[in-house]
Amino acid sequence: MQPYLIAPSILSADLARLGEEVEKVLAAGADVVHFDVMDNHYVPNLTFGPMICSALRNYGVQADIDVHLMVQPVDDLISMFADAGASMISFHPEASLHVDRSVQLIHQAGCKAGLVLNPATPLHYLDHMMDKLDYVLLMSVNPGFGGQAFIPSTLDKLRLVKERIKASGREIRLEIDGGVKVDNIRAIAEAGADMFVAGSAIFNQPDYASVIDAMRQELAKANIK
Ligand SMILES: O=C(CO)[C@@H](O)[C@H](O)COP(=O)(O)O
Repeated sequence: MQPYLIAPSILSADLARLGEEVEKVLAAGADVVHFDVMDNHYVPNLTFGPMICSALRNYGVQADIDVHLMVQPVDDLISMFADAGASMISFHPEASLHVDRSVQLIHQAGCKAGLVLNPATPLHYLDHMMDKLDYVLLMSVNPGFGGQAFIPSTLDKLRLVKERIKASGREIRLEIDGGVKVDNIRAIAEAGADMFVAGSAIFNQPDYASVIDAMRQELAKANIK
């Protein structure tokens, strides 16, 4: 498993030039494309559907596309995003009536499956699921918008989830999303995260490569136990 993955959130990209933006951020050293799906129901905002995902594939994007479903209900969109080229699909367990079934649907569609926990969502949603998940995504802001500040208590939550991952004996990625910047990414990695979603920190700067390089330099200094 590659030690650290950087996943720019296209929510903060120039959406009038989405294909070029994704191409540019991948050329700048990003590993994965983070694709935020908002339905104006589960979260108070509205973003991209499967057609945009397949448009990126048709444009030539070959990197993994990490689809974060902020939607309710969940299941109908799983096969649509898998068909559109998603590589990873995550959802919020409290938004699904049958969490295990939703995870099964993601796997049957050939994608990696993740559960997403909001800042106040308890960890018990991971009970009985650690043997099935490919990743856990912790939100370090309340979902719905880019550009919010990292909620510091997420660091403790990361440590607790990392313990659960170690106890599972499986390779499960621990992804973090919200307010990730050059100046906090090292502490976030030291708390246990190994996949970092960053929207405004990357797309609000003119030189994406210099931000991603600076993040990697910080990650190289992380003291991991
Ligand atoms: O899912 C979300 C917000 O709901 C995130 O992916 C944001 O897009 C991250 O943006 P920044 O906090 O990095 O600007």
